[in-house]
Amino acid sequence: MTFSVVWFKRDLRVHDHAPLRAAAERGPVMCLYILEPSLWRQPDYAVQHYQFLRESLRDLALHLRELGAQLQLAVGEVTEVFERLRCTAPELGDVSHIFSHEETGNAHTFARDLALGRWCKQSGVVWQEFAQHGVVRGLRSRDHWDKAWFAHMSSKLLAAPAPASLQGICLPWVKEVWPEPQTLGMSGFDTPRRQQGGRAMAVEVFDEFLDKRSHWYRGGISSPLSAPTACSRLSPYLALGCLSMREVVQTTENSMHELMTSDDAQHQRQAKSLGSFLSRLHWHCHFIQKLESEPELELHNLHRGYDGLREEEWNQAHFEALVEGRTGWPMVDACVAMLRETGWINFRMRAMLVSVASYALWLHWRPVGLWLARQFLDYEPGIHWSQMQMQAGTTGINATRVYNPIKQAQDHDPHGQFVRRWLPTMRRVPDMFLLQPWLMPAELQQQCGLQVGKDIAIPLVDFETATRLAKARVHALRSDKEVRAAKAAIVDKHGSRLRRQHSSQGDKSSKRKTKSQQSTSLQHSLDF
Ligand SMILES: Cc1cc2nc3c(=O)[nH]c(=O)nc-3n(C[C@H](O)[C@H](O)[C@H](O)COP(=O)(O)OP(=O)(O)OC[C@H]3O[C@@H](n4cnc5c(N)ncnc54)[C@H](O)[C@@H]3O)c2cc1C
Repeated sequence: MTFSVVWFKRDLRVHDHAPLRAAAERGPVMCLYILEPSLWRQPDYAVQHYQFLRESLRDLALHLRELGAQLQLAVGEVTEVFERLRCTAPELGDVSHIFSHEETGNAHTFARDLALGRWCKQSGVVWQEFAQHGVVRGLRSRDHWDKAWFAHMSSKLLAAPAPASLQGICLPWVKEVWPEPQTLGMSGFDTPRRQQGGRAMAVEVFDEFLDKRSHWYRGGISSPLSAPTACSRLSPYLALGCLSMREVVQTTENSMHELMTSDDAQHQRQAKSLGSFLSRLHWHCHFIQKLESEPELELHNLHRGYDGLREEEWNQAHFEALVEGRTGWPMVDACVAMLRETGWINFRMRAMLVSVASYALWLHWRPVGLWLARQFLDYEPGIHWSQMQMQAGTTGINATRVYNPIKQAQDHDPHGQFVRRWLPTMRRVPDMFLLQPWLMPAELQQQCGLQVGKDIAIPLVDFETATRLAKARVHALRSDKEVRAAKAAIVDKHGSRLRRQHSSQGDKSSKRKTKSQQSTSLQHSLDF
């Protein structure tokens, strides 16, 4: 007898799951999750990811049970687990096939997948991988990428196997217990108010977004006050594959087209919001594709002409002030406090944090990115590292974006509700000093019962001076002849083609566009 293994990784669902369907069609199937101690020791993962994973696996196990299989947990390194499985249980039969989704993960999972590929070849096991999102493995040219994305997103969703239809197989050794994070060498605590894992939660969050919260998506996603409810909050569920990207795209399109048929202005507005949301779903894969095509970007500058820009000037005091939320800029410190408590912050505030770190504090993106990866419950290596480099100005192809935290506070938290919510000391600061509390006169400090330099940090640098200097250094490199010359190859490999296509297609061709293409082209104001 032979059997297949469905190796679950970051695709924790039974719906729209091609590997599960393919395995089920072959006969007996083992549904396996491998908890890899070496992965959990990596510096980009934290206890919150581990606990969120556990919740998501519990939910997956319930769904699999309904289908007739028990989720198997093995603790160990991937090739060792498969080798053990092959040798320990001849009575079970041979593992003939491993089915999984392709994963664009960090350097560690990339190396692990290469090792498993070698093991499969030696052992005569067929390992078949399926595309997980719109990311294309072995992409030859970016020119065809958008077309492939739209084709994947509009293809048919795969239903879950029928109830009790799976012939589930169990591991041939004693059931393993879920290790506590400390036993895997993880330190730190879980994030107290993070989102809860699992498909059931994901579906609830998505439904609520489509029904109600998406009204406020456009216009609501930039302020950290409105963003927690205006944004979809699907990111951690997409990162672990509790929902498939294709089902999110198709369900959103259906809702959007329904709303568009209405004469109600509110519905029209909501439809536009969903159009903006769809364009983010496209970015999701666009950014992950960068890491897929160039795994080194997790570790090195995308444009190697920027090597040496910040590397030798690491400032530990600046980094510690940032991590501890005492940079002195209330908007920055409040974001750090919110992240610590909830594991999430909106896009604009993430960009502001990295911009302040990279320009005003002149910190290299890699250690800052590792710290943020642990803070973000939705850590997705492809998006994360591409965004880190984009905000730090080392891609060589994006305009320099510097977010001034004082201006951000004026625009997105003019009455100080956000900073006062997350920084209790700011509640004692009068309105006129909200933006620059360190300027409070000594007498006023005394009246308010606080001390600048003790209860309220003084910024480590003058923002304007430090960023002017930083921008000048980045721009000096940017205008270097060799650096400029190397840019074309990066644009060719990683640049978005969507805007170019749309402008050259003109209106006439829009009738021939797929539903996804029409929806996504509704909003593509930021071309990355
Ligand atoms: C420095 C930095 C690091 C980031 N790291 C991550 C990360 O590790 N994981 C992650 O999912 N997002 C990351 N983002 C992108 C973005 O901030 C989050 O996707 C978003 O805040 C998640 O909340 P949401 O699901 O409610 O977003 P929504 O606005 O509701 O968007 C829906 C989905 O679209 C995708 N998306 C949204 N914005 C972007 C974007 N700018 N780029 C690519 N995809 C996007 C995400 O999958 C998101 O879940 C990062 C942004 C920056 C600036």
